[in-house]
Amino acid sequence: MSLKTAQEYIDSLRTRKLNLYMFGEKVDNYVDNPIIRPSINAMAMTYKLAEEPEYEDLMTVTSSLTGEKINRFTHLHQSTTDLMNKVKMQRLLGQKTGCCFQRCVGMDAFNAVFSTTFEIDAKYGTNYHERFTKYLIYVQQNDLVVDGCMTDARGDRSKSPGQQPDPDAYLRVVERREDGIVVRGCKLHQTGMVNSHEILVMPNNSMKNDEKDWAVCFAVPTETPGIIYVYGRQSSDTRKLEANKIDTGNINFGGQEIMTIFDDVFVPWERVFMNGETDFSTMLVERFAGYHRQSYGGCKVGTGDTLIGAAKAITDYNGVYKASHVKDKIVEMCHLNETLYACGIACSAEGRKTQSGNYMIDLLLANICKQNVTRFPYEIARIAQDLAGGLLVTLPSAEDFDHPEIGPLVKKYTQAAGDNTSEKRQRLLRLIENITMGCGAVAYLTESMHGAGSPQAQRIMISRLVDLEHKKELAEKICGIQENSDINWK
Ligand SMILES: Cc1cc2nc3c(=O)[nH]c(=O)nc-3n(C[C@H](O)[C@H](O)[C@H](O)COP(=O)(O)OP(=O)(O)OC[C@H]3O[C@@H](n4cnc5c(N)ncnc54)[C@H](O)[C@@H]3O)c2cc1C
Repeated sequence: MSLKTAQEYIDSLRTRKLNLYMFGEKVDNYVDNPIIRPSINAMAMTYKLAEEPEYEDLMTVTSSLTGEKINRFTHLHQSTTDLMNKVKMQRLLGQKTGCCFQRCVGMDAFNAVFSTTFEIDAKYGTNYHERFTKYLIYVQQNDLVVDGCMTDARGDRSKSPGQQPDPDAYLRVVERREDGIVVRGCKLHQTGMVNSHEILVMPNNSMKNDEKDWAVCFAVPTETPGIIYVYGRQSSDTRKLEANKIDTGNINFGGQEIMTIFDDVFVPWERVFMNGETDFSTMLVERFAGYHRQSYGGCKVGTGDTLIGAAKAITDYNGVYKASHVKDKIVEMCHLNETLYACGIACSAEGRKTQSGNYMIDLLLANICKQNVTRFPYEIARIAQDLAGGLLVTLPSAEDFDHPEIGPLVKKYTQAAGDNTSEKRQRLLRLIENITMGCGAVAYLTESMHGAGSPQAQRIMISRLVDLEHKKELAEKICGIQENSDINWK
């Protein structure tokens, strides 16, 4: 068994029988569906780049479990260099696709589940870690995509899982059998779910002692009976159905989020990695969220690179790039984007070994990274819209550009600086539209806000992790409230 090619990955999806719905209808051949295909193309890029010698060091790595060459997306990070390479890989993929390429959640879940199961076993004498390690070897050897599945429906946010009027608001165990468990619930917003071979489910919250049924972690193939997938709509998604693809902005690539309903799904014991250990659900959630908050310092930066490039290009075609305020705005976009990257690299460089042996990012810095991600892409998008001009939202359709009678006139009046700028402007404006308010904005903006936890979730972590008493002591020593024992000279 070896690394899959991009073609082998796409072919591996064709044989899968999924209970998938979109626009109120069952979808059978989802691989060739024009709404879905761009998201499969984006995922395929994680395989394609691993085939290329130029990116071998970034995209592939030696497995710590088998010694074989594997895709980095299935890797357990073995050093701070691995953590930094993860961020660099994500930036590269954001640059190549201009959208969410969907494979990060699984990678972040592997690393969180690996270290958490080790610590559960150390406390309770369970064998979750061995089960999970076997599972991960299977994933690595078959170069699979695994959906990292955390966010529950959650009903009333002010109530914990056990207090919800509908106990299924959080996914839970409804039956424990000799051969396994049966689970029920719904995981919302699942990125790349139907492009995945497997699902790795984790609890969404801290759990109280009596909430054992909700403290569950397991893996199942996406084809497992009882799972229903409902495709999430994205803004302007039906443009993908049009013959002329220019109005999609991102011609080949896109993201995907799926409502995933577990309607009494059986999970065999060898695929169960947590079963009622409520005191470890916080650890698992925080570790997964920490890795995922690091991820955004890579993937969003890569998409940011494409948006900055589009902004630069449109100012060239509009003939305004030489204006000092235009250059300065592009510098500001770069400053914000590189700050996010710096945060992603910093939380990686400050990473530490876990008890299980894999490496964990610095949690405080990862939360700072994600907190900035909830803001800076919005500012970068605002500047891109400033520089693009009003045609961004008033441009006629691609069909009007192609029309035998009005087409030449539409082209004449959308020329800017120099000849042949009409179609270039059309394409760039559509790309900026895609990333700042169309399909791409789902990942570049709203996912930057809520993915891996809404802004307040990071602020709670920051307040927990920052040592304010230490900072107070520093100040009190400097101004003489406390004796400064550092000074031992006369
Ligand atoms: C594009 C996208 C992709 C995603 N991909 C995945 C994925 O692949 N896997 C996955 O598991 N999840 C995924 N998510 C889910 C993401 O982690 C959640 O959206 C996030 O955790 C926020 O949860 P929520 O959407 O339920 O918002 P809410 O929790 O409802 O938050 C909305 C607002 O309410 C506030 N709030 C929430 N609870 C409380 C409370 N108790 N008291 C006071 N205020 C509160 C929040 O601070 C926020 O301001 C994705 C989300 C998006 C948008």
